Parts: sequence; C-alpha cells; structure tokens
Amino acid sequence: MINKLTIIGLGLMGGSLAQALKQQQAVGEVWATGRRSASLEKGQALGVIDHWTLDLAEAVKGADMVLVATPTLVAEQVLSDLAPLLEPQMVVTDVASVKGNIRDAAERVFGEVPANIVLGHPIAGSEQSGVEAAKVDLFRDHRVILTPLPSTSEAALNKVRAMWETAGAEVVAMSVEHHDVVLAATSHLPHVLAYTLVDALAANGDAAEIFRFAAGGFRDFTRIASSDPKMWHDIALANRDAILQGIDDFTAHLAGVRAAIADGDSEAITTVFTRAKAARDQHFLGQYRPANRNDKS
Ligand SMILES: NC(=O)C1=CN([C@@H]2O[C@H](COP(=O)(O)OP(=O)(O)OC[C@H]3O[C@@H](n4cnc5c(N)ncnc54)[C@H](O)[C@@H]3O)[C@@H](O)[C@H]2O)C=CC1
Ligand SMILES: O=C(O)C(=O)Cc1ccc(O)cc1
Repeated sequence: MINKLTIIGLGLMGGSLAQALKQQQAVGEVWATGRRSASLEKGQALGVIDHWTLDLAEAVKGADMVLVATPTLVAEQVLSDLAPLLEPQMVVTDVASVKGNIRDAAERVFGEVPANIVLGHPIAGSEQSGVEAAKVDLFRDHRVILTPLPSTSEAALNKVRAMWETAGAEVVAMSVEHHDVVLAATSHLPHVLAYTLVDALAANGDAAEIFRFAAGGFRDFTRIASSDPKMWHDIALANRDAILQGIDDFTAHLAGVRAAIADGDSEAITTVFTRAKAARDQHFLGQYRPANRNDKS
C-alpha cells in the first residue's frame, strides 16, 4: 500500500499508473506537480489525481512514493531539484525511456545514487501523450524493467516492484547498460526509422498523394511517427551512442538488401525476407520463446 504517491509530470505514464493503483485501492492519495496548471487541473477533473500544486516541495512532502514521469532530459533536472527534498520514508522512481543518462545525472547530484532511488522503465505506451490519453490497463500484461544499482536498497526495490505488479505488469530487472542497448534496438531505432521514413516521403514530392494511397502496411510501420517529438528528441540524445550503433548496423544491413535488389539477386533477397519473417513469426506468434527472451512490448 502506498500512502501518498506524488507524480512529477502528469501525462500518459503517470496518469495511467495513478488510475491503475486507484482501481486496485493500492494508494491513499495521489498528488501531482508540474510546470503548468492545465494538465494538473485536467487530471484532477478526470479523477486521476486527488491534489495538485506547482510547488515541488509541497507536492513531495510526506510522500512515500515519488514518480518522475517527465520527458527524459527533464527527469535529469528533476532528480537534482528533488535532492534537498528527500525524506527517509520516500522511495523515488521514474519511467524514462533511457536509464544511463539518469543514473549518471543522479551520480553527479548525489555522488552515489541514494538507496531509495530505483530507476525503471515500463515497456508499454502509445503514440499518444497527455493525461487525457491515460488508460487504466496500460501496463496490464506488459513488462516493466527496473535497473537496480549496487547502492539500491532491497526494500525500495521491492516497493517499486510491488507497485508495478499491482498495476498488472510483469517486472524484470537488468543492468542500466543492457537496458539501453536493448531498447535502442527494439524501440529507439524503430522510432528513428519511422520518423525518418515519413519525413523523407513527405519532403520528397506530393505528400498528400503518397498518404492517400498508403496501404495498411504503411500505417502500421509509421504509427509511431505520430509520437511526441519532444519526448523522442530527449530519447535520441540521452541514448545517443547506442542509437548511433543501431543506425550504423541497420544502414549496413540495408546496403546489403539494396545491393541484392540492384543485382537482381533473388536468392539473397529471399534469404533476408524469409529469415526476417521466421524470426518475427517465432517471436510474436509464440512458436518458440528463446531461453534468454527477456523483453516484450
Ligand atoms: N509515451 C510512452 O509510450 C512512454 C513514455 N515513457 C517515458 O515516460 C516519460 C513520460 O512520458 P509520457 O507520460 O508519455 O509524456 P506526457 O507528455 O504524456 O507527460 C509528460 C508530462 O511532463 C510534464 N513536464 C514537461 N516538462 C516538465 C518539467 N520541466 N517539470 C515538470 N513537468 C514537466 C508535461 O507537461 C507532461 O504533463 C518520458 O520520459 C517517456 O520517455 C516510457 C514508456 C512509454
Ligand atoms: O507506441 C508504441 O508502440 C511504443 O513503442 C510506446 C513506447 C514508447 C516509449 C517507450 O520507452 C516504451 C514504449
């Protein structure tokens, strides 16, 4: 049971968690704070939160759980704003899509990351944002990755784990480094590709004509290009090295496919397409689960 949950940055993530915890009667009161009153007022009107204030100190006073749910680069700043406000009972966690930059920011602020700060990332969401897009079951049957550090207390880790399990998620733990490499490949690179594909097509010729004749595949492939550009700007910079590696590996692979098409090399084209179909079908159609499979979306 959480007595007072404070959400810093009330949007899709924070709002959905608040709704899930309230539905399970697993939280006493939910407070939120942020830069502007509009989303906070909306959250209160929707019944997602009980109280709000623009004053960070008032918002977190007496809280036993603080959720940092701002865009990724803002979360770095929020951790340092929180430093003088930490109380012994308080557990602080976050939902940012990249973990290394926040861990590094916390080390700069605190020296060693305090035992009661548990970094985390729900692998669930959508291209929508804002508290009005919050969904009570957003995390149900999805994974949440926690990236505990040697300094993290077992009690704080268990409290964050229990919170996400109450929201219906399956919690897995991994290192910060592994998280950032895996998510660069499975989430960050696909978003970069979707944004770039749509931008390239829209810039090149008659965009309206292209979108008018787009089939379902184009819609499926590019849905995530409707995601919040500010959020993805932050992710691109926060996980720069792993994303650059992903772009380079992908570019080399694409060059191989380009060459096969240019050469009319049926065997090479068929090999790549067949291998990709088998890999995707095996994973998503559940025909087999690799022993080390440890992420799902
Ligand atoms: N949207 C998604 O599908 C997922 C998002 N995430 C991560 O969760 C975090 C939040 O994402 P969403 O809830 O989707 O975003 P959102 O845009 O719905 O909510 C973010 C909230 O933070 C507030 N905010 C912005 N700057 C602030 C500041 N300086 N101080 C206080 N509040 C501030 C915004 O006003 C907004 O209310 C991001 O770090 C994102 O990378 C993680 C998993 C999935
Ligand atoms: O919209 C989608 O399909 C997503 O991929 C949502 C998402 C966005 C950011 C994350 O860090 C995790 C999940």
